[in-house]
Amino acid sequence: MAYLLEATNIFKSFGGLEVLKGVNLSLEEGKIYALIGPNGAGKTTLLNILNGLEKPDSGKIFFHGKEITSLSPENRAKMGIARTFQLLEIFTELSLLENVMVALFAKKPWGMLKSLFLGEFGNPREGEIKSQALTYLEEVGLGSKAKELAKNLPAGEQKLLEIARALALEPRLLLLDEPAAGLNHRETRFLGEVLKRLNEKHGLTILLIEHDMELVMNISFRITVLNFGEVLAEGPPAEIQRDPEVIKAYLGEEL
Ligand SMILES: Nc1ncnc2c1ncn2[C@@H]1O[C@H](COP(=O)(O)OP(=O)(O)OP(=O)(O)O)[C@@H](O)[C@H]1O
Repeated sequence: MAYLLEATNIFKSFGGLEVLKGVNLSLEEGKIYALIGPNGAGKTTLLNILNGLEKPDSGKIFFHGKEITSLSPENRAKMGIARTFQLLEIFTELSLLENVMVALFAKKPWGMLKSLFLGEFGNPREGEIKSQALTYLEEVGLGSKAKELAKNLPAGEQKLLEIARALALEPRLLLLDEPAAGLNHRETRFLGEVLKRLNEKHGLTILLIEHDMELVMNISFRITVLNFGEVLAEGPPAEIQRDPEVIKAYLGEEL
């Protein structure tokens, strides 16, 4: 089986603390995966290692069969690995459209700074960028709010805006760190629908860290459970939900 992403035998320590102890992860293209586990299990560290923000002490990462272990986050982004963070990374004083346009300018050869210095009419492709940005907003259900300021959006829609900005990179793999944190039930359901649609319509591969079990169980193809830096279990939602080890370590008695 050729995987879109493969991480093999990943080890990582901070000081004397072993945070990842030989983790393996394989993602097929076009599927949604979840990474779950108790606080401090190493989930964010693993995501950081996959997108290049952290380097593993040992172990290798392959994207499309090519080793990317020593590539920078920028080079991984160019190859198609996009990432959102636990804390929002949006420009609150800009409109939704401008937020996505900045992401689009940033990846174009002329660069964002040049565009800003040249002003609104300095870039011959301004109109094209605008309409592309609008398409990404529509993909996450925010097309009708393009002109609003990001700071005026409710939490759920700010999360969706962050995803629209990540889509501007035209990723093949989208890494999401707790996208449902701070969202209410209705917002979380909508987020799930958006992620499913992106996956089904564009074949986008998604790996999300998430504590909201309803979302995880509803949208995931397979789930990896991390516990104390090791993979405790890996499998489809129905299997994970009834795994006695997982229930003991993480899910508790309610499932
Ligand atoms: N840069 C760092 N320096 C030192 N320790 C770190 C660093 N990053 C993470 N850690 C430690 O590594 C452990 C794992 O953290 P990590 O954020 O990966 O866990 P997590 O599973 O994502 O937790 P949560 O669900 O709370 O976000 C924690 O004990 C954390 O304090």
